[in-house]
Amino acid sequence: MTTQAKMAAENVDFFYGDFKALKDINIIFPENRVTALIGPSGCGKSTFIRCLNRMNELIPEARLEGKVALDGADINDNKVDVVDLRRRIGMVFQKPNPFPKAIYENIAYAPRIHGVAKKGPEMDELVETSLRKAGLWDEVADRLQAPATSLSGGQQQRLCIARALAVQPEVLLMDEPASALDPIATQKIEELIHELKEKLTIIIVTHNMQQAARVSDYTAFFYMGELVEVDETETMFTKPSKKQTEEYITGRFG
Ligand SMILES: Nc1ncnc2c1ncn2[C@@H]1O[C@H](COP(=O)(O)OP(=O)(O)OP(=O)(O)O)[C@@H](O)[C@H]1O
Repeated sequence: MTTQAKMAAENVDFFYGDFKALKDINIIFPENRVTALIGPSGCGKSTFIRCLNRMNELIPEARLEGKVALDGADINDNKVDVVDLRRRIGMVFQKPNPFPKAIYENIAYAPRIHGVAKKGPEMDELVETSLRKAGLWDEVADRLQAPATSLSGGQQQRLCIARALAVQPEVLLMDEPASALDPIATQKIEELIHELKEKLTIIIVTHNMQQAARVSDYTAFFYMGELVEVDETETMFTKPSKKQTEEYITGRFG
């Protein structure tokens, strides 16, 4: 296993109009590792994770300064094809958002558009593999044509993960992926994160400190738009170097 930097942010500032939501963020995301982004509500976690696949550029008057790199290359460069970028950097959101279509079609749609697999047996196999990787195959194998909305919330979230995996991303961004789920469904997502990091680099926003401690190798603590501290998760939770981090993880504020 390598610990090369898969992604990095260098001197990143982010503005919503005049409001500076991120201030000089510098961080690297090692390959095949899970990095958790934690911090109190409004500190900029979601804003930051959305900078990592250019999701923020759809917001009028929003502006990024600095560099966000994937394998060393600036993702905001004019030459970068944003559709291809989002294939390489998948994203899963807080609320499961399957397409209002059949389970099979949820997985097959993007690979078809990106030309990853042809219709027929090749696509069938990709759908099955993606669902297996997301730990959902056994629960849906006999109802692939049922609407995705007929699944439970936890199943829908694993379907969204399968959908992201179907186009073979290199990085998976997860913005509070389990916050709408019950403890059992949450545990399944956490187990999945452990398995997926063998092949992927994962960056996860979570409000849940125990979850950050369980799933991540590295933890980054944000506060009021600044990255206060980033370190190995074990160090962050046992002997953080900044007082603010300690106060937050021990529940004294936030
Ligand atoms: N579209 C937007 N336009 C203007 N300001 C925004 C927008 N989105 C977020 N903000 C502001 O940017 C700051 C950071 O918000 P962000 O959603 O990134 O925080 P967060 O840490 O993810 O919070 P939470 O944990 O509550 O989701 C907040 O002050 C928020 O009000």
